[in-house]
Amino acid sequence: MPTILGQNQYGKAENRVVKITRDGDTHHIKDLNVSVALSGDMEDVHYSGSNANVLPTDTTKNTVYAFAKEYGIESAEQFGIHLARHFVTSQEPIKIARIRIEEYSWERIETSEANSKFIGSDDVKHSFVRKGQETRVTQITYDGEKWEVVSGLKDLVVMNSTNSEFWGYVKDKYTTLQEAYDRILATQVSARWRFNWTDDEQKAPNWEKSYEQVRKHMLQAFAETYSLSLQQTLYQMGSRIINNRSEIDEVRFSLPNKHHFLVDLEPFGLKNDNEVYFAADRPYGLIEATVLRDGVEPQIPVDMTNL
Ligand SMILES: O=c1[nH]c(=O)c2[nH]c(=O)[nH]c2[nH]1
Repeated sequence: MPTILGQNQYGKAENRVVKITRDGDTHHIKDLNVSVALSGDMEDVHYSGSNANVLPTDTTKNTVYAFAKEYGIESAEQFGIHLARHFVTSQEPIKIARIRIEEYSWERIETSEANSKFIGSDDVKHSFVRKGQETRVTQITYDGEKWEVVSGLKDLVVMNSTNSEFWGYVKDKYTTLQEAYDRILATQVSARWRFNWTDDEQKAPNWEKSYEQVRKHMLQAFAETYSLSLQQTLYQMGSRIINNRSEIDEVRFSLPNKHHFLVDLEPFGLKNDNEVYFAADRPYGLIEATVLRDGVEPQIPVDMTNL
């Protein structure tokens, strides 16, 4: 045969599942976008068209919805673990399951004073506004023995309006950039972090708490670093996470430098005293790097943060 089958996987992508948990009249929302990718003994379906080993993608979709009811959604990670385990342990031909989940968060709408007196609370118990900030993401991979959990976030936009400089760089005949001693530093964080947990389910991390803490350390490092480059800030953000969260061994960032250029107001006889900027959307510098616990092998793929 002149050709052979290489890496392959299949499943249902982007299953949108919303789970409402009703705690009396106080409701809780989990809003996920779940993608299932299965691989294993799938030569026959590709070579001959025999579907004998193929669990339909339609079934994988149904499983996502049924599991939302049967197990609930404690966290995106826990939900992904249930699904991955199910596919690998219930279907002999399936050797590896990879579950990717995006999570959209919702917060309660604050009620008006009059209504608050009426219902005896500051929050409407069943009304939510979608948080316009980041999207939380996770990827769970299971091969029947070991787990790999890589979680993260995307589209978290942050800005420092001072404490950022950029100077002392290489200058060749094409360099026009002026050195900056007080600039705006802004980026849209895409980050992925890998948990060192791989087997004992009793010892799995507290996924919800871990996420909140990682996010907090990352934001604090961004705010508290006096920056000489976005590269330096990135490294600080990563090492703050590794140093504070023992459950995480590796963090990878993709940070677009959202340039803010001072506008020349001289034509109008005005002085721009670091006040008026043009926020450019493209092109942007793109700063990407992995920060690792010393002695650990990197495993997060280079392009994963662009997913
Ligand atoms: O933080 C920065 N890093 C760079 O590598 C770079 N290059 C550039 O033009 N501006 C910046 N800013």
